Amino acid sequence: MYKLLFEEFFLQVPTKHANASNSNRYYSMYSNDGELREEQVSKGLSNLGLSATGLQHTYLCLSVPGRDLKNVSTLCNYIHLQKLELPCNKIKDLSCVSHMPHLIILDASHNQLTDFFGFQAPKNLKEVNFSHNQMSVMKDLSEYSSLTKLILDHNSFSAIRGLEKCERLSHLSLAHNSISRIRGLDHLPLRELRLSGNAIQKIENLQTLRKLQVLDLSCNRIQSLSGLQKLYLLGTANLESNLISEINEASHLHDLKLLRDLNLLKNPVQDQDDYRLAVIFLLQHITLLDQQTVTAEEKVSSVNKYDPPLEVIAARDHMTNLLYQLMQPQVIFDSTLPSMDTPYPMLVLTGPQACGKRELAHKLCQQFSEYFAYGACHTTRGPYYGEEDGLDYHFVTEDEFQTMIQMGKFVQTMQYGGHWYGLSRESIERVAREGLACCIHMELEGVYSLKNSYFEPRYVLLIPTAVENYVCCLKARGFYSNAQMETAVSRIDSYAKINREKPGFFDNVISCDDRNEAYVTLKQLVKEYLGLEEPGGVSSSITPDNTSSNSTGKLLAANTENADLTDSYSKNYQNKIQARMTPQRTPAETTSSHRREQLIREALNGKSPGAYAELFQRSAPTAPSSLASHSRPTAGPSSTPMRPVGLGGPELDEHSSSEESRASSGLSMRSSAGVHSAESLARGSDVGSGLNIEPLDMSMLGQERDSKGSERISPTLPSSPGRPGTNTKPSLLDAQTSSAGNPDHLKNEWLKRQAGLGEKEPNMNHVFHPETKREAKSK
Ligand SMILES: Nc1ncnc2c1ncn2[C@@H]1O[C@H](COP(=O)(O)OP(=O)(O)OP(=O)(O)O)[C@@H](O)[C@H]1O
Repeated sequence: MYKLLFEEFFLQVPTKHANASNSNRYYSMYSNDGELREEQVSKGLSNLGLSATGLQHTYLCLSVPGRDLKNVSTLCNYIHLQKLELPCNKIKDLSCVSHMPHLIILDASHNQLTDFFGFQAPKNLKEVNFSHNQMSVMKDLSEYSSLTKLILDHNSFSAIRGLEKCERLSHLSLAHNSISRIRGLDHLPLRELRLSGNAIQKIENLQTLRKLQVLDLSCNRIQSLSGLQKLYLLGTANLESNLISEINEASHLHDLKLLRDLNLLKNPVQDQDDYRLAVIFLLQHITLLDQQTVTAEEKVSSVNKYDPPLEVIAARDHMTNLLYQLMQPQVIFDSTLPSMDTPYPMLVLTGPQACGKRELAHKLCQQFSEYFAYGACHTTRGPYYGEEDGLDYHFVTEDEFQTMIQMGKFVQTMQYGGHWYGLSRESIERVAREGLACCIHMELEGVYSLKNSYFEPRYVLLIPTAVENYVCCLKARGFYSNAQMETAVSRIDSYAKINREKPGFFDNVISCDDRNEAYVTLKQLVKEYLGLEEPGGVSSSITPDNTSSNSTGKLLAANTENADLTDSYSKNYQNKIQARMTPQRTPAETTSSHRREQLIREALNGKSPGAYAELFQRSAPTAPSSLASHSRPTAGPSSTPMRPVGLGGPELDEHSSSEESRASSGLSMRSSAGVHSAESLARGSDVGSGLNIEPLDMSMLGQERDSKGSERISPTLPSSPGRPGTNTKPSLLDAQTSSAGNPDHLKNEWLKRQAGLGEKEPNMNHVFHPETKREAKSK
């Protein structure tokens, strides 16, 4: 209806450009002197039905746009007017409005008014548009308490004033004036404020505008976004064409959770590298940046770039170290290579900084020096008082550390507190060569990274449960800054969260509130690992969620019940348990498994293993170690020694298999173990050729998640004679030379040894068993 009436009105009041016949027809209504005549008014009047705020209003309206009117004093007689539209005329005096006590809406834009509200206030005046006039001074509008919308663009105002009592003003536009400071707006209920095209240098005095939703400050001289922090309802901020040069300025908007649309176009900050990703990272909730939709990909990229999840950090770290390792001529670290039956035994103490893990690691290595030795990491931080080079850490310079990275020396690295830390392969190997298990400590990122490698350590989490105690410990050390302490405290939650959300991620959790108690618990745990004590004694350790037993000892005991322990050669033990515990295989899993079996059979039959050459020479899991047991091939073929590469025969289905392997590893890389194998082959190395082909597929990953708990139940296999941590390098050779293709031989061999130790049954805890070591040494 409004539209119809409006159109009807405009038909009656032709514009300057209307055709001649129309002009002639209506010309008599307008005077040459710009005076509005009675008959014109009566023609221009209308009743407009407007739907405002859901209610039906009927305004008595007069609209006379673009008529070059100068004198509108006739309107003094129209006291009932509610809406008056006189845009695009030449009006200088609007005093007639004083006679319109019912006026609600006034549009006098594009005129020649100099006097700001030069009339007596209509009591209910709500909306006023004085844009494009010649006003320069705002005056007190106390009497206009009903005003909700005021548009004063394109005038010559240099200061905002007189609005204090406009308690209902929700829209204010003062664009393109000469305003240099934002003030006079305190506590106004503004929802929309437009101040573009002024001379504003600083965002100030806006903090009380708690209802502000739209802010336009474009085309000013603003250098900082400070001042917007508390506008919690802000949804749109236009700061185009200003002088903002720092990306960090966006952090002032960080708490504005409703901000969706930010425009920083034509600011110097746009020239900064990665400007867009950085801003998107800082303001994860925005959906429109610089008038372009923020995509989900951009959001993910920004997080991966600026605050990558631990998995991403670890994957990158692993890839880096692996890549550099691949690029270097390799040394064969034969003592720590994954053996046929068990991985090299390692114990990792993890937990937030200064939770006591280093101290406990040292203590443990001292007390159990027959079994463990401390694996010193490298670091670029300087030694604290009392620390010894080579004992606590290998202290190196930044350059040396970087060189080591590039030499492919590290299994994993991480940056913590501005320093680099790294576990070198040589550190582990040094311990392994002694026939000892390696005990190390590291932060969470290190654990993630290590899980990507072929090492399969035991992870014991030491976690502070009484934060105050922990803070006291940090303070007592006396070498941490407040920021460092805050970081350390904040990381407790990360550990706790992972323990909660990823059952089995840590093998054990021990409260470290009391160091002595923690050590007693740890000691107990280790004794159980070593088989020196009956399992079940560890009562004070916090059992990781979702494990039904309350100590690793129990877990291990549980394993032995199910194991077919006479089969010493059987690294398939885990698979068997796994098979029993896994409800049903998906078709994809079955196909994948068949394919792997087929590959192995083909290789056994003398067909060329092609791209899998290295893998066939030595086990090479390409996925996080926690997945390993799932992905081990099934019993028969996998445990049979393979023929070396290059025996001829038909090619394998490399394509499908390598695709599968890549997809499943998620890293598109081979394990470093493969490198050793290739190298050893090239040199005609006599190192054993244990089989452990472990391509994975995605379905396996899914299964891993589902059955993690059960998988962790049997993390340790009976120790093979070839396990390096028990000085078994010679045995590894035995395995290849004397017992290749003869599993029974190995089985018997192993049983003999077990019997020699006085054990009726093979001990699952054999990984750290003293007798194995002694026996191995005596060999
Ligand atoms: N290679 C590594 N990878 C990951 N984290 C590591 C590594 N080496 C050391 N860390 C960890 O880095 C953190 C800082 O080590 P640093 O030795 O400077 O701290 P600290 O105050 O002595 O802590 P703590 O007493 O827990 O060892 C520690 O939590 C430590 O365990």
